Amino acid sequence: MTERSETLFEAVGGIDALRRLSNTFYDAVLADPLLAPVFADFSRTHVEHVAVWLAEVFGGPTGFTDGLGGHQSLLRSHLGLSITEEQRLRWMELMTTAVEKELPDDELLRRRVLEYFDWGTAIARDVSADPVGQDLGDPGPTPRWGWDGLA
Ligand code: HEM
Repeated sequence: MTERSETLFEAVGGIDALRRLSNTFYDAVLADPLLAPVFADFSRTHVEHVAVWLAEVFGGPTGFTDGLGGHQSLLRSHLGLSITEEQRLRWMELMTTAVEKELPDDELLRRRVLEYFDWGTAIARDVSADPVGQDLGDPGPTPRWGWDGLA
């Protein structure tokens, strides 16, 4: 067990840090030849929605569940995208660079955050193989990620 009392949300620097992370990451995604076509319908609200999702996952405010459709809606956003493993790995590579640029120089914190992304991108890839409109059932509440991984 890790003996750190603050949440990952607090440790990364709160919503402002997550907004910076999301911004830096999507700038890189949209400039990347392998990923840009996947994000053809991208809008800037995406950057904010991802920051709000991450805040909730990392133990901060529950804005995604309260106002953006929660876990079910997050999963539904990825239906039909047919994400390949090559695309998932590039996503991870660009996110690793963004984490190194935007998050505090704290090795354990960065490792936990990247472990969440590794876990989450595998789920996104899985769901993306199902067609748009697929009934996902009840996926349960938004997952929480802490100093010991999935809570
Ligand atoms: C932990 C991993 C991931 C998280 C937390 C995440 C988060 C999100 C969120 C919150 C949305 C909804 C955005 C909105 O409401 O505007 C979304 C949509 C989307 N995601 Fe992900 N995602 C992840 C992995 C991936 C991967 C691996 C890919 C592709 C390589 C991907 C591609 C997309 C696309 C194309 C959309 C729809 C974009 C749009 O048109 O707005 N995501 N994602």
